[in-house]
Amino acid sequence: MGAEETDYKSNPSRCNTLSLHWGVISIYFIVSFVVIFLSQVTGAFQPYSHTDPDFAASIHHLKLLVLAELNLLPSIFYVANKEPYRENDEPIKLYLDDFTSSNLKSLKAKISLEQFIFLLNSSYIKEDIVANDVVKHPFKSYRTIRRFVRFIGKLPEFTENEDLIRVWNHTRKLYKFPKESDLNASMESIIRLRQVYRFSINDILEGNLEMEIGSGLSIRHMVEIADHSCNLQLYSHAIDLYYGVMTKCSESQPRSFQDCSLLDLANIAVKLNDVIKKHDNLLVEWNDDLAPPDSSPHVFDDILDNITSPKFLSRKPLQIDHKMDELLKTKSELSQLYKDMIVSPFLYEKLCRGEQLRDKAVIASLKCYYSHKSHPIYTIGPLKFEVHSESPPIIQIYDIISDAEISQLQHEVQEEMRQSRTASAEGDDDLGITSRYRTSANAWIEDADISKFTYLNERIARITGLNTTGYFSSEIVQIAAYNPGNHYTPHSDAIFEDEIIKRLPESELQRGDRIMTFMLYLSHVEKGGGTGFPTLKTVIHPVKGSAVMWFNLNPDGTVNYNVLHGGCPVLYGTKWIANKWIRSNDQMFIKRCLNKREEREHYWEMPN
Ligand SMILES: O=C(O)CCC(=O)C(=O)O
Ligand SMILES: [Fe+2]
Repeated sequence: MGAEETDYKSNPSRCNTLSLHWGVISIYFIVSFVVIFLSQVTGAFQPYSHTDPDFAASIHHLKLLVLAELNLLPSIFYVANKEPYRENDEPIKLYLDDFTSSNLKSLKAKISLEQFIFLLNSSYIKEDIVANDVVKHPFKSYRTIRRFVRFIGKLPEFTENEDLIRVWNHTRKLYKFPKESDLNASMESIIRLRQVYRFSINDILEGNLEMEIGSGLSIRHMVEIADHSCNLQLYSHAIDLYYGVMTKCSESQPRSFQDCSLLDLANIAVKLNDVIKKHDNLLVEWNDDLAPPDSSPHVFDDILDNITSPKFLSRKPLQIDHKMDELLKTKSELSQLYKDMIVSPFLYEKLCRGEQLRDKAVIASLKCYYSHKSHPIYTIGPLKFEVHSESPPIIQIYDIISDAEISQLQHEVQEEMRQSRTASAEGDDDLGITSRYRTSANAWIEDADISKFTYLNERIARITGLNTTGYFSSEIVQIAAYNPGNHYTPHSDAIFEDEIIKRLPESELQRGDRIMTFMLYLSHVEKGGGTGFPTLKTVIHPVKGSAVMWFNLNPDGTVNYNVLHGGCPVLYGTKWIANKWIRSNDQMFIKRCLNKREEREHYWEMPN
C-alpha cells in the first residue's frame, strides 16, 4: 500500500502501441453508419433491462453516486486531518483536493472543505442540491466518476483506518460504484463536447462553459482524455489536447506548476509526435469510397494544406470550417452514403453551435399561429404552433404537457433508465447494441401506466389528427434523458429499412413504419441539446412542455431522408424527452398513400 501503487495518475496510453489496420477502421465506421442511419430500437424490441447502473448515461444513477460520495466524504476528511500525516496518505490528500477544486471552486460563496462538511452535516447544504449541481456539469460529472474509479472504489488499498473502512463497506452495500467503462464514457462525452462546441484549452482549464466558471480540468485530466482519444483513434482530438498541454506547461507561469512538473513533458512530446504520424498515415490511406478515419472534420487539416511533413507547432487545430466547405465543393459527385456520413454530421455540428444556415428570407416567412382545432377544449386555451419548416413540415406546439405530468413521467421511469440501445443491422440480439452515436439513457412506459395520470395519447391524437390508440396505431411512450455530453447523431426514425426490416417480427411489419414522430420536451436545457435537422438546416431548442412533430415518410410511403435529425450534445444541464412514434398502417383512412402530385401537396398539411 503506497502512493506509488495507486493509479491516481495518468493511465499509460495505448497510443504508442496501437495500430489498427485501416480496413478494420473503415468496417467499423460503415457498420456504425448502417446501425445509426437505418434504425433505432422500437417498442417492439421492448425495454432492455439489466442490473448495472449506467453512470455516464443515466442522470438518476449519477445523482446516487454523488450521494454515495457525500456519505463517505466526512470520514475521509477526518482520516486526512485528525491522524498524523504519513506519506501513504498522499492519495487521500489528492482525492480531497480533487473534490474541493471540482465541487467547491465554482460556488459563489468561497468556503473551505471543512466548512462544506460542517454545512452538509448540519443540513444547511442539501445533498440533493449538490447532486443536481454535479450532474448538470460535464467536468464535475467526469471528475466524480473518476474519483470513484481511481480512488474511492479501491479505498481499502489506501487506508487502514477501521472506521473509514466500515463506512466504506456500508456505502458499498447501499450504492453501486462505477467501472473503468463508465469513466471512458464520461471522457468520450468531453471529447464530443469539445468537438461540437469548440471551447478552448483555456476554457477547459478554467471550467468556463459560459454558465459558470471554476471546476476546470487539470493538466493531468487533459492528458488522460488525450490518451483516451488516442485509444479511440480520434487522433485530431489527441493532438489538440497534447499540444494544449505542452503549450500551457511551457508558459512562463504555468497555471498548475505541480502538474507540469509531475508529468513527463518529454513523454507527452513523444506521444504527440507519434499521434501526428498515425493521424497523417490514416489520411494518406484515406480514399473517397470510405468513411474518413476520424469522426471529426479536423482530419482534413493537413491534406488541405498539402503539408507533407507536419510540424506540430505550426498546427492550428479546430480552425478549418472553411476548408471543409471547400473540400465538399470539390466533391460534388459524392455517393449518398458519403454525403450522409460527412455532410450531415458536419452541418449538424454547426447547427448545434447555433450557426444560422438558412436565408433570412426563409426564416422570416415562417409563421407562428394559434389553433382551436375545432375542439371545445382548445377554445378556452388555444394551441400555440410554431412552424420550423414548411415542407416537409416540422412544427413545435407549446404548453401541451404540464410540469406535474412531466414529474410523474420522470418518476415512473427513473429506476429503469439505462443506456439507449439501437437495433443492430446484423446482430441477432433483440436487445440492440449500445453505441457512441446515441448515448442517452431511456425507458418505455406502458399505455396503461401513463393513462393513470395523463391523457397524453388522446392529446396527441387530437393534435396530429392521427390514430394513437392500440398496438397497431402507435408505440408505447419512450422517455429518454441526456447527461452533459450525451447526444444522438443524425438518423432517421423510420425503421422499415433493408437491413432492419429482415429482423422485424411479423407483428411489427403489420404496424407499418413510423409515419410520424411526436417528441415532447420534458425539460429546458441550459446550454446545448437542441434537435438539429441538418438537411433542412434548422435546429429546435428544447422548451419544457412543448412538442415537435414531423412526418418520417413521404406521401408515397417511402422514407423521407430530409428529416434526418439528431439530438445535439447537452453542454450544461440535463435534457429529458418523450417520444411517441405513430405507425402508418392504422392511419390508412386518414393519411392515404398518395401518388398524384396535387394530392401529395395535401399530405403535408397539418390538421388545424
Ligand atoms: O434528443 C433529440 O432532440 C432527438 C431524439 C431523437 O431523435 C430520437 O430519440 O429519436
Ligand atoms: Fe429520432
